[in-house]
Amino acid sequence: MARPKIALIGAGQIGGTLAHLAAIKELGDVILFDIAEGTPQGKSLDIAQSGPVEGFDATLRGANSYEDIAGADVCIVTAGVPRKPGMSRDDLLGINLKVMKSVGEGIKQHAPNAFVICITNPLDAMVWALQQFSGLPANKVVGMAGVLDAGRFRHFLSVEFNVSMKDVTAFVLGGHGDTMVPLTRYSTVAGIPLPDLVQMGWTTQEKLDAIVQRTRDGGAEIVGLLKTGSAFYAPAASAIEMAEAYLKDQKRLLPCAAYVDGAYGLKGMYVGVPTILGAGGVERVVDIKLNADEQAMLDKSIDAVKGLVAACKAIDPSLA
Ligand SMILES: NC(=O)C1=CN([C@@H]2O[C@H](COP(=O)(O)OP(=O)(O)OC[C@H]3O[C@@H](n4cnc5c(N)ncnc54)[C@H](O)[C@@H]3O)[C@@H](O)[C@H]2O)C=CC1
Ligand SMILES: O=C([O-])CC(=O)C(=O)O
Repeated sequence: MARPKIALIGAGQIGGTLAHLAAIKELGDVILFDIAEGTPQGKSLDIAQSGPVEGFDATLRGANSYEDIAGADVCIVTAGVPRKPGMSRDDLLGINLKVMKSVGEGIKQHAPNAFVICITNPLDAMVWALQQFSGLPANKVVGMAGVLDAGRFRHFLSVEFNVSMKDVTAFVLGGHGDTMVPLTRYSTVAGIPLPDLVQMGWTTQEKLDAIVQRTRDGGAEIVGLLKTGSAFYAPAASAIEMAEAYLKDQKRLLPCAAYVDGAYGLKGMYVGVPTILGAGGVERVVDIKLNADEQAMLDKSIDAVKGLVAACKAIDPSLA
């Protein structure tokens, strides 16, 4: 059987890291696409030349034409611009919306059967726009954010508790912005919920609150340190986990920006929720029970996403 074809739209910091990870994990053959001439070709060649050393079987090719993504099984979209220190993700909306239009049209024409993972910010509005512009079924278009945000939460918790990251589970719901909702009640060390760990005296509520806030600020912390761009290793690893769940029909339960129609009382919008990812794309949105405080935080986050979607519609009336 032919290897899956993985099209990476955007060959910048995340795109290059995605190509490297996809090859090392032998998820399929990689097409690295960008409007910048030479960048996707150069990165593909460089990674391909690591193949004999790493011992992976995958071809990598750079492209500047959408024709080269034809028939892709998976498209991961990072095309656009990242923020700089002092900016919010939302400041990228106008410029990246135009990029989503051209990317959506390219996917619609050349890879209409692909599973599409959007990474470009502001994430929840961009994945919504990408689904609209591409016209692909909503269960085949998802946004990556929750896996990354939960990964950050898990990392900070494993350091605080001095336990293996493998034993820390976490859920982060809502939009990928300042209003995201790290759910402490549904986050655990080997099944022990965080509030119980506070009661057991393993940490304090103050320390836990600080970790929750650091998770919310996780992207900005890295932007502040790098100064010239944003995080790319963990975002790429997170999207690869989602792509692998689809390609291998793993039925993973992962937080993703998915199209929600019914669950959480929502009527057709993209926002971060727990999902089952398998060969059918988003096979299920998991509607977990929230208490009043959690629901209030999620409602605030949903309102923020709705505001961004309204801003997209105001800029591009074809979306209204
Ligand atoms: N969802 C998430 O959790 C995260 C999202 N991001 C977002 O991902 C995006 C990409 O980040 P990086 O890879 O670090 O940026 P980057 O600037 O390194 O790469 C972006 C690439 O997109 C290309 N590009 C621009 N317009 C294009 C178009 N119309 N068609 C095709 N390619 C185009 C550029 O030439 C560049 O190579 C940013 O918007 C960033 O904010 C970053 C980290 C996490
Ligand atoms: O913070 C940013 O601009 C990039 C991003 O979304 C993240 O790292 O979470």
